[in-house]
Amino acid sequence: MAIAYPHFIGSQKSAMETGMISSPSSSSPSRPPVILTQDELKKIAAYKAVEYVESGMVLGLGTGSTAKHAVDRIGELLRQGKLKNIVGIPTSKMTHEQAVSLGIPLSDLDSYPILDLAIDGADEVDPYLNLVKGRGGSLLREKMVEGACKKFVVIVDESKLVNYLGGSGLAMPVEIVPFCWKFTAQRLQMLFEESGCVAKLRTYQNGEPFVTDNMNYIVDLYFKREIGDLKVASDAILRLAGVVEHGMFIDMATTLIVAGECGVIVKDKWDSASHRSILASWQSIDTPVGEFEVSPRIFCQAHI
Ligand SMILES: O=C[C@H](O)[C@H](O)[C@H](O)COP(=O)(O)O
Repeated sequence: MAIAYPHFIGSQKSAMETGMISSPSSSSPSRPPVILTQDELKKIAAYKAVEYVESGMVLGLGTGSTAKHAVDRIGELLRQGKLKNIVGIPTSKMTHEQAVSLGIPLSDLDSYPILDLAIDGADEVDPYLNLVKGRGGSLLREKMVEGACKKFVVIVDESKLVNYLGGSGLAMPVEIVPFCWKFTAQRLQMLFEESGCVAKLRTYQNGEPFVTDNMNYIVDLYFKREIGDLKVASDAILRLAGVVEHGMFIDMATTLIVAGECGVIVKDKWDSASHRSILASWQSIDTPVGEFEVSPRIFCQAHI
């Protein structure tokens, strides 16, 4: 279901306060449409997701530029007294710091092994709501926290939609132990030889290895072709000694919120009608690996 912009964010007042839409009185049919930046789209999806949050919930707090908006919004609603008794479980040190700065009460999985809801971004989303996550390096904690949630809401702008995982041509991250990382990277690459996989150690600009919150390294996998059955691929990766976790989140998301040029689309995992329409819009786009981009026009037509 597509929701047109003037109706989607918590309250119209707050949307106008953030400057993302024009006021109803100032809009007219001849007025050109508002052009939103990618960050504004992320914020829109994030605010929509926070509508699922209720007082008393234990919440998984995601990591990244999209999830950051959701955490900000939760902090704002707590400050305004519109939300109460929230407990946040952060998925990274960065989100932990952000939540502390906003006064969000925090805990961990040891104390709260079952969460009501998690909200997080993603790097890729396929038509079945399988995800690639971890381009920001937080995939392990995200997978632990989001795997313990009753409901996992994924928030993205439309640039994250792909026909199949790996389809963006960008990184599919794997967290590995630093010990003999070249050996592990080579074995990962060999696993996906048929998909034209290239495995690269993630580094900082100075060439030093990127180190995760868990003191591990990340090997990014780049595919030229589809990797086939995701569960088979997942099992094969996890069987390699040296691998800690990978960034494919298979069958974990329960709801997807996509903000695009035409509005916000909310899709539940088991909503078959919406699934068919999203699938149709995804499959109607024939673009090569690495150049995938959802056409807003096709996307909108499929959801009106
Ligand atoms: O490690 C990072 C996380 O998986 C992020 O949720 C993911 O990379 C999406 O980040 P962003 O919202 O900044 O695109």
